[in-house]
Amino acid sequence: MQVLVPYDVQEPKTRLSAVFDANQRQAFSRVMLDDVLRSLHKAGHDPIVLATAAIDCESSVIIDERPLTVAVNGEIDARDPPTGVVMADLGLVTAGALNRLFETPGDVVIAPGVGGGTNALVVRESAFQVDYHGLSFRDHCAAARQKGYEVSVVDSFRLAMDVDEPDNILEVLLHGEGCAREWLTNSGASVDQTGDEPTLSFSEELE
Ligand SMILES: Nc1nc2c(ncn2[C@@H]2O[C@H](COP(=O)(O)OP(=O)(O)OP(=O)(O)O)[C@@H](O)[C@H]2O)c(=O)[nH]1
Ligand SMILES: C[C@H](OP(=O)(O)O)C(=O)O
Repeated sequence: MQVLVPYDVQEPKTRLSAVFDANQRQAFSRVMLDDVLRSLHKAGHDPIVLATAAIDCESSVIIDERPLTVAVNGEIDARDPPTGVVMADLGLVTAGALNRLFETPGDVVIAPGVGGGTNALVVRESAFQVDYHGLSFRDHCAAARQKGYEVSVVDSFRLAMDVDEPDNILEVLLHGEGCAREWLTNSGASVDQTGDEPTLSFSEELE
């Protein structure tokens, strides 16, 4: 299956501005992309990065400066189904979780994200169009059903966690298995266990 990985090169992860500066957000975003690509390779796929600008990468890269939804729909239209779309910010992703997604039957298979987004998709009917942002999970289910397509939802903790907000970083520190976790640790992030609940903490010397 051809799998696309959308990737914003220039100004990624703006919702992490409270904890990381622009250079750190670019670096963190890149290390998460590399984790996703590594997991896709391990799952037996040869992904294409759908990037907003050129990047140095061992995987194939298509550059499309258009907004996310337009760029992804352009690629779904341009190729024979099935097409997979896996976001680059899945900090807990594993090959096993991706295999479960790809092996799930259905015209449109969706792995929802916490907060209501769509973290990964398999489109087996090329007339299906994505519409990202907002509550895209609900929107994608409704749009697919309206066309009479069979929708499958993949219930996966590892695919549901996209790293958008600082709180999500805690989950990568707790459960991550890739280089993103190591990058966070090297950047001074850690789990503070002194209170009733674990919280995210940053060591100032390392920042
Ligand atoms: N090709 C492409 N990918 C995008 C674009 N915007 C976001 N992405 C990617 O789509 C996925 C989901 O992105 P979001 O979480 O919505 O946005 P983000 O830029 O990562 O983070 P925020 O700035 O905090 O919204 C990530 O893999 C992004 O790298 C875009 O305009 N074009
Ligand atoms: C792209 C968008 O991502 P989020 O804003 O939920 O991270 C979505 O999944 O619709």
